[in-house]
Amino acid sequence: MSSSLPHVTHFLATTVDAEALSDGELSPDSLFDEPREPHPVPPRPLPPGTRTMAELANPENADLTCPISRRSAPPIPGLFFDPSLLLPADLAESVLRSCMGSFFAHPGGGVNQVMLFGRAGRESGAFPPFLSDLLAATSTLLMQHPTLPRETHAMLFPPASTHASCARQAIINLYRPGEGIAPHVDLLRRFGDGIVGVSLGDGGVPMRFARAEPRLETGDGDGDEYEVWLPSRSVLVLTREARYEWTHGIAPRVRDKVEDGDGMEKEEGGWQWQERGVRVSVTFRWLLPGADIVGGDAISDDDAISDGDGEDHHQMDAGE
Ligand SMILES: O=C(O)CCC(=O)C(=O)O
Ligand SMILES: [Fe+2]
Repeated sequence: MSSSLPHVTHFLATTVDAEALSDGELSPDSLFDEPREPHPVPPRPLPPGTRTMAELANPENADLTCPISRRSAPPIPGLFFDPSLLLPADLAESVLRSCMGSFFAHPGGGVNQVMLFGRAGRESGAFPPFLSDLLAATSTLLMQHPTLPRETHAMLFPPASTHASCARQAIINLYRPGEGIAPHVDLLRRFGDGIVGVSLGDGGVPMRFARAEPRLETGDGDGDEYEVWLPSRSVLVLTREARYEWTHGIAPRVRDKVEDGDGMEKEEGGWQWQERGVRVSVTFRWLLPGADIVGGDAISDDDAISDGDGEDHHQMDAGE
């Protein structure tokens, strides 16, 4: 099987839909009217999971609407995140270096997302050793998680003998300052329950969680959205409600407002600006049965667009 590298997936966060303006509205030669100002056209909503890029020329716009990220886990059932539980610094540093060198070595190449596939418990045959090491270290770290149930840990990291046929995907995303990913629920028909996200790189980013369908009964939107600061070396787990009923995304910004903490005196409502650095995330998720067959009828790209999955549907087989 031949391998293909993912293509460029950068999009501007705001776009003007030139096709929506008819010639008559734009042309001063129109037979019917004086020349008119073109109607303002609202930006077209981005497909879920689209990798986005801020308008770097005007970061102040993003500053005005920037929410304050919290440093603690949000109360979303099925979401497990402890910001004080961090991967060892030397391992994180070496995995980051290997990701940059193996996948993102050409700065002008435009690649910002790579996918690899392996069989549960036998990832070492398919993933490069540094990703197998990361997976093993993540499993060890999550054993110390204060609230992650034992069964959930076993579901995320089964022994080779029990889940020999399950396929695991690793998706590696590179974010330069100003880049993000549009809110999405990972593709429902392609991926199973249990998503593990590792943050690597300089600083951190805020991840925004929002109910995929806001509750009608409360109306005030309270508790429907959370902006959560993901520090480098932290690990996030999404299961059940958090995986299926909430979107996650990262706003395309060059800096973020982050709640005071991390050794600094914490005041009520206190926050600091944090400049974004280069971030690499590694997300491990289960492929549903049949979803590892590429090019058949099992999964069409239409499914991908309607469900959203945070990827651009190009893949690279790790075994080749
Ligand atoms: O970068 C991240 O942490 C999230 C990536 C993601 O949500 C995805 O690829 O589906
Ligand atoms: Fe995602």
